[in-house]
This record gives sequence, structure tokens and C-alpha cells, in this order.
Amino acid sequence: MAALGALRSCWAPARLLTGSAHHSNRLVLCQQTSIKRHFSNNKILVELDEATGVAVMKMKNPPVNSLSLDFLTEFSITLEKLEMDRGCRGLILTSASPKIFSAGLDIMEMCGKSAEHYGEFWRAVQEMWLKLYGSNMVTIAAINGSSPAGGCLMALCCDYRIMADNPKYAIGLNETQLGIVAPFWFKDTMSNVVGNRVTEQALQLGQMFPAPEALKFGLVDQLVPEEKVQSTAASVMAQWLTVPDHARQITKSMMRKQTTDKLVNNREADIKNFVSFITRDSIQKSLQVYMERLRQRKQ
Ligand SMILES: CCCCCCCCCCCCC/C=C/C(=O)SCCNC(=O)CCNC(=O)[C@H](O)C(C)(C)COP(=O)(O)OP(=O)(O)OC[C@H]1O[C@@H](n2cnc3c(N)ncnc32)[C@H](O)[C@@H]1OP(=O)(O)O
Repeated sequence: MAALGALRSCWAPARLLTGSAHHSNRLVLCQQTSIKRHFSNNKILVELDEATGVAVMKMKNPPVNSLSLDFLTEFSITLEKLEMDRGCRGLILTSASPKIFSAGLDIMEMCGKSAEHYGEFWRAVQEMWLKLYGSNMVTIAAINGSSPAGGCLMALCCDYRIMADNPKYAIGLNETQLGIVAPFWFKDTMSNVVGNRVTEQALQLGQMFPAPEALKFGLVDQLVPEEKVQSTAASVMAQWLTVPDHARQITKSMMRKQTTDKLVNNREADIKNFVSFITRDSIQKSLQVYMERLRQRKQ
């Protein structure tokens, strides 16, 4: 993947943070000025702190941060900008509205549309995954709410997951509950985090795990009180950024490249698969029934 291939050399910020005597004045200066740059659009709020090199990306797609085609497009463009920015070394991904991190793929994008639309949508989902999973930046998910399916995938793409300690918030790849199937790269992403056996069972059952359960088997790395999710993410990020970028990036690439290559080498076939799967009458029916159940639950 391009992002993994073109390793950026970020020695200057790394040295600043490890604090050699020669650079310590510059560090203080940076900390005092704390210039923030904004990359926001109407679906994502982004603030890059130039002193720390950390961008906070807040998803803002009400009511539930579903991953629509528009949202995914904005997301990938924003990520690309941050990736190319030499001043940005770390990304904290979170939701602008607590209670829901992301409801996953926008089900309406997979219902009653044309084959062309499904193809375009799936390419955007692939793009988001390739960019986030293959990012050279340190990525931390600050999971401040529920995170089913595609939302869980986004969190799993990150290097570290901090979740609000609230049993009402659940996370997992629940696709089978909708009568659909998590594709191989969703499965691989989860399996790389929690192992094959746990993934096999969780995926077959389409399980959603309340935060404390998710912590037990490593689906998330840390639970903290809701009001501490952001500050904990910032301090974990500071620790990760003490490692020289080039060494950490090569290591990350080494761990993930095999997984990303599997999709990179099969993108068109994967899109074709998705389109032929999602256009089946039985699958369309399952999605409609699921949406109806969601609406009724609300009533
Ligand atoms: C041979 C075969 C080979 C295999 C080939 C494989 C090919 C690939 C197959 C396809 C793979 C697809 C992978 C899919 C991934 C996904 O991400 S699917 C999405 C899954 N998401 C969910 O199940 C979440 C559903 N939502 C909820 O559980 C809840 O809404 C919530 C997120 C917990 C929030 O609850 P609450 O705050 O109570 O809000 P609600 O009232 O429920 O919702 C508010 C409105 O939002 C709508 N909505 C919710 N989620 C979605 C969504 N994901 N997409 C679109 N819309 C959503 C909900 O209906 C409400 O709408 P209104 O009633 O109009 O207000």
C-alpha cells in the first residue's frame, strides 16, 4: 500500500519528543505556542496540534455516524491529507457525539440502489480500510460509544483502542445478525487483534460485546471513565510517539502488509463479490427486515 511503502522520515519531531539537550528549547517553544490547524469538513472535525504532531479526528455524521458514501469519501480525503502532512505523526479517532462511536456501514447505501452504486460504495469502504489500516501514523481509537460492524472495523484498524467504561456501549462485528457476511478483510483485521478462535465464534454469532467483555479478550486495550477517554488517548499517544517513527512504521508495515496485500491484489474481485452478494433478493430482504426491526425497537 502506498502509505506503507512511502515511509516518511520524521526524525525531527521524534528527537524533539525524546528531548535531546540540543532540541529542548524548540520543544518548549512549540509547547507554548501550540498552534492548531484545522482540516474540518461538514462530516469530520479535525484539529492538528502542531506542537505534539497529533491530530484529533471527530466523526460527525448524525444521528449515528453511519458510514455513508459521502462520509467515507470525506474520511479518506482527510486521512490522506494528514498522512501527507509531515507535521502529523499521530491520529486519535473518535466521535463528536458521545454514545455512538459509529453505527457502521450505512445500511441505506446497501438497500434498493443500482449495481453501479453498490460498486462505488464498496470501493469507498475498501479505500477507508486500506488508508486507516495501512496508515504510517500512530492511530488510537477513542471509542466513546457503541461501535457495531464497520464502526468496530475502524477501531480495529487503529494501533490501540481505549473505550468508555460503560456496559451500555457495545462493540463487535455483528454482520451475521443482519443476514450478511463480514468479508475476509474484516475477518482478518479482527483475527490479527484477538486471534482466530475468538474471531471465528464472534463472527459466526455476530456478537456485540459490552465494553467490559470486550476488554477481557483484547478487542479493546483499555477501559476508562467516559470523561477520561480523550485525555487517556492523548497520554497513550505521547508514549507511542517516543518511539522513532521510521522503526515503528517499518514494524507496523511488517505486521500488516500481508493482510492489506490480500485486498490490494483482489480489489476488483472483492467489489464484484460484494455487488453480486448484496443484489440478491434474499440479502435485500434481510437488510429491510433488519432496518424495520431497528425502527420498531425505537418505537
Ligand atoms: C458467497 C458469499 C461470500 C461473502 C461475500 C461477502 C460480501 C460482503 C457482504 C456485505 C458486507 C457488509 C459489511 C457490513 C458492515 C456494516 O457495518 S453493516 C451495519 C451494521 N450496523 C448495525 O447493525 C448498527 C445498527 N444500529 C444500531 O444498533 C443502533 O442504531 C445504534 C447504533 C446502537 C444506535 O442506537 P440509538 O441511539 O438507539 O439510535 P437508533 O434510534 O437505533 O437509530 C437512529 C437512526 O439511525 C438509523 N440507523 C442506525 N444504524 C444505522 C446504519 N448502520 N445505517 C443506516 N441507518 C442507521 C436508525 O434506523 C434510526 O433511523 P430513524 O428511525 O429514521 O430515526
